[in-house]
Amino acid sequence: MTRIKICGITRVEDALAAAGAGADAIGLVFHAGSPRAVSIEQARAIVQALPPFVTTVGLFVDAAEETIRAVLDQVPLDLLQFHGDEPDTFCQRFARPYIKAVRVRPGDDLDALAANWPGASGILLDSYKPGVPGGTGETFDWSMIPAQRSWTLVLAGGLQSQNVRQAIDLTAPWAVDVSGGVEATKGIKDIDKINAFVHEVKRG
Ligand SMILES: O=C(O)c1ccccc1NCC(=O)[C@H](O)[C@H](O)COP(=O)(O)O
Repeated sequence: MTRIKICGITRVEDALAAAGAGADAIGLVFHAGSPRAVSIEQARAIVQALPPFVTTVGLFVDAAEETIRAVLDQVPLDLLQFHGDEPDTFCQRFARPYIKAVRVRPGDDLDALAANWPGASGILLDSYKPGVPGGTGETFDWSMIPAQRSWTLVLAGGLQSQNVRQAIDLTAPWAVDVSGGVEATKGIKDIDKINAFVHEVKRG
């Protein structure tokens, strides 16, 4: 069964809707430049409201080590997700499993790129858009993804209920990650879109 992460959650009610629909994980963006950024107080309220067995993931973009530690001191996050140029050695400093986001460009050798983060529990493939570290809402060429791989694929980038089944059938990811495809407006989720997305993933 393909796991589901709903990313860019900013409100308790959206986190509860994601959990209620059957999502395995939610993502909280700790990057001030994002329209989906959360404060530590918002993040704490969201994490505390969740029922058990929903994984909480904190997203960072080239944040300082002290910044990440300050978040971890106050918000009980299960995993970290790095969207900048963080090397494996940095990502491994936080006593948490981590996911490395890799933004895919035409011609990339994805096996070679994934090998740069041997400590990652998953490699999240996302679309490349200059100046945008994540949450682009755009797809990339899924046929670039090798069918045989030694790393764990988390597929992201422009997924929505209308294309997620095709994406899964083509790439067989461990998990799919969605943000814009289940939103009403940036940072505000749409419960019907969340339910439709989860339904499409689980019907396989
Ligand atoms: O969502 C953001 O604004 C964001 C900002 C900085 C780093 C990462 C960010 N989002 C990551 C995600 O929401 C997902 O992991 C992924 O990019 C999929 O987004 P989408 O294409 O909107 O489904």
